[in-house]
Formats: sequence, structure tokens, C-alpha cells
Amino acid sequence: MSENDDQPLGLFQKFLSNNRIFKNREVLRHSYRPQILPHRRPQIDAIASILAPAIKDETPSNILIYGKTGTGKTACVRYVGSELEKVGAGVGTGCRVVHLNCEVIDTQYRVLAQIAKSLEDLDATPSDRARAHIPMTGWPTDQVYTELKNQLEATGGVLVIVLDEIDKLVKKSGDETLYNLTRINADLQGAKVSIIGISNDLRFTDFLDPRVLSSLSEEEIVFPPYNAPQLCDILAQRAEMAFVEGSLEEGVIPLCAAFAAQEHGDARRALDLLRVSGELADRENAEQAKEKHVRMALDKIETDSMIECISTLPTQSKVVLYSMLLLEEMDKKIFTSGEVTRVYREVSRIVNIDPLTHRRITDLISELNMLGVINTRVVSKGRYGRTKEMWFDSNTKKIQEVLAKDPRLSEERLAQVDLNRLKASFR
Ligand SMILES: Nc1ncnc2c1ncn2[C@@H]1O[C@H](COP(=O)(O)OP(=O)(O)OP(=O)(O)O)[C@@H](O)[C@H]1O
Repeated sequence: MSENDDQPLGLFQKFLSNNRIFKNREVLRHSYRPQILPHRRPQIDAIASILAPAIKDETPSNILIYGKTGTGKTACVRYVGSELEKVGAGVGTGCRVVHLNCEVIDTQYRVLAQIAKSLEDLDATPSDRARAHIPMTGWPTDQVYTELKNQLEATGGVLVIVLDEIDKLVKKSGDETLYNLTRINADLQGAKVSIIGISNDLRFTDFLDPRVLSSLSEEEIVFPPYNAPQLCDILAQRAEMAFVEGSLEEGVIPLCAAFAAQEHGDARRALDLLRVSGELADRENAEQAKEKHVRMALDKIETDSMIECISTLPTQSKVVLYSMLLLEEMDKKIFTSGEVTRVYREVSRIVNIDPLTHRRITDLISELNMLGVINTRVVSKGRYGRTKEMWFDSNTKKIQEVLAKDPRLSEERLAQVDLNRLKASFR
């Protein structure tokens, strides 16, 4: 029993917002689909002009959309897609749009089955919906393809298939899915398919058969990064719906925009900063979110993403990272890759994994540097050549806590590392 339990909201009372800051926090979440997209008129018009023939039941060209993360690619395609469905329904042509996230749906089977399932969901009455037609696994892929074709023909009209994060699909399962989808129109009667591929990494096109690439990129649209004033407009428009009037100090939006523009003009990051700033102010019971909350939010988001990144590292990288922590524990603030390798060998023996070569360890160190977990620099050692030095500049306690969650790196196990012996070996 706590002192709050006799209040109407019990234990939760003190944690529930008193709504001094937020009017509607959901507007700032990733799942929210904005209807107004400032600074994206040219891209929206470009997509709309390419898809327009669908309204007249003609096949639109395929589109490849490219741009850095958070530049509004998904938001714009979803917006134009829903307008197309609306207008298509109004004039009596069946235009449908199926949006797949290839980060999750990353094999040919799943792509085909998911398209078929979305079509069933669009068309079906509730009782039809209960009978899942194509199972999500188990059939030969040919059969799934044939069944999808039958379904498309039965439905008729134009289907726009959006393959978001298309690079993930190609990386995971090659270009066969795209080969088949870009050719499906030749097999169809009375139905048409058009594809929109979205990616923030164009390198995947190197892995495409030239015929698939030329067919997929009949049209190409690039989404440039936002600059700070553009991010300000995007934030201001969302903030109006999300925040109680007067609850944002004047400098908050420009500061969130400036931080996000410093990186690569990512609207998602700008919105996250604004939301977290509001949440931190809310938690403090403050009347206004202030610039100090934006700085705290930046810190929190960076720490959270670092934690996420470390917890998903492969075991070998975690062991390399752990070896660096041990070096720090031995009062070495800056260490070399040779020293990391020496400690790594000891740790890998104790955690019982096959030791990597010095070369591989250096590669993993470079990866950790790219991920922003450590800093590195190359220094010249005169006639001994060059060596890489590295150091942490963030809170290593957090890194330690995340690593300790990996059962292989549990405290009991690592207690067996003989720090004194290692220390002596560095003298
Ligand atoms: N012009 C804009 N106006 C309003 N909100 C925007 C705008 N551009 C992007 N956003 C918002 O920013 C977030 C990221 O946008 P979106 O998901 O469309 O980016 P993306 O380019 O598809 O990124 P990724 O490649 O990482 O998937 C979303 O919450 C979206 O609502």
C-alpha cells in the first residue's frame, strides 16, 4: 500500500501528465501520418504526376525514390497513395496502394504473400477475411505467384506496390522478387501493377540485374535533406497540434531544428527532439519546455540510440568493446589496437569464443568508431610506423551495463579475467 493508493488514479496519479505541456502527444510520434507536408510540394507533385494515369486505368511508370533518412519519403508516398485511392474510388476506377516495409518483409515469398493478403483485406467482407488465403509460409513460391496473379485479375484496376526500404529486400534475398514483379504486367489480363521503391541507400542498385534496374527506375525522384528553416516550419506545424499554447519557450523549435540540421536534415530526429524535450519538461512538472530541455533531450536520445546499437552488436564486437572497457579500468584513457588485441585474447579465452586475428579486430574497431561508440585517430610513431589510438568520450558505465546483459559477458564469467596479470603485462 502506498500513499497514493487511495487517490482515484492510485499508483499512477503522480505519473500522469497534468497536460500543461501536451495537448496531443501522438502527433509527434513516428506512427502519425501528417496531412500537411511543408517543403515537399515538388516531390508530392512529381509522384502525383507519375501516378495520375492510374485514375484513367492506365499503368503508371515505376518509380525509384531516394533520399537520406527522415526526408519525408514514406510520408509523401503514403499521402499521395491515399489521395490516389480516394480519387480513384470517387471516379469509379479501382486504384489500390499496398505499402510494404521490406525491413520486415524481406523474402520473395513474404512479399508476394503480403501483397495478396493486403488485397484480400481490402476486398473482403469480414467473413472472407477470416479465411486466410495464402499462408504466410509453406507454399511453393510459384504457387504464391500464380495465386497473386489470379487475385489481381479478379480485382482488376491498378495496384501500386510500395516497397519501402527496398535495399533491405535486395540485400536479404537478391533481385528475383523485383525481377518477377517488374514483369508481372506481361502475365496479367485486366489488371496493372506499378512499383514504387523507396531507399536511403542507393548502393543496392549495384546488385540489380541491369534490366531490373532500368525497369524499376523508369522514373527517379530524389528527396533532398531539409535545412534548419525548413525543419522549423515542419516542427511549428506539428507543434501547433501537439502542444498547449504557450508551453514552448520561443527558442525550442529553432534549437531542435538546428540540432537536426547539423546532422543531415532529418525530420524524424527533429520531431523526436521536440517530443522528448516536451516529455522531459512534463516529467519535471514544468510549465514550459525550454532550451535546456532540448539539450537534455539530445543527450538522452544519443544515449538511448547508443544503448540500442551496442545491445544489437555481434558477440565478437561486444568482446572487443569489453576489452576496451577493461583497458579503461586499468586507467588507460587512450589505448592502441595492439593493446586491445592483447586484452581481447584473454577475454575471448574466458568467454570461450574463437579468437579473431589482429586484422579482424582492427576492422571491428573501425566499425565501432563508425557507430560512434568510440573515437579513433591514427598517430605516427616515427620509424615504428603508424598506429591507431582510441578512447571513449561517453559514459562507459552505461556501455558496461548493456554489455553485462549478454549472458556470455555476465559478471561472474568476467570476474575470472585476471586484471592484475594483464596490468603487469603492460608495464
Ligand atoms: N515535410 C514534412 N512535413 C511534416 N512532417 C514530415 C515532413 N517530412 C518528414 N516528416 C515527418 O518526419 C518523420 C520521418 O519521415 P519519413 O518516415 O517520411 O522519412 P523517410 O524519408 O521515409 O525516412 P526513412 O528513410 O528513414 O524511412 C515522419 O514522422 C514524418 O511524418
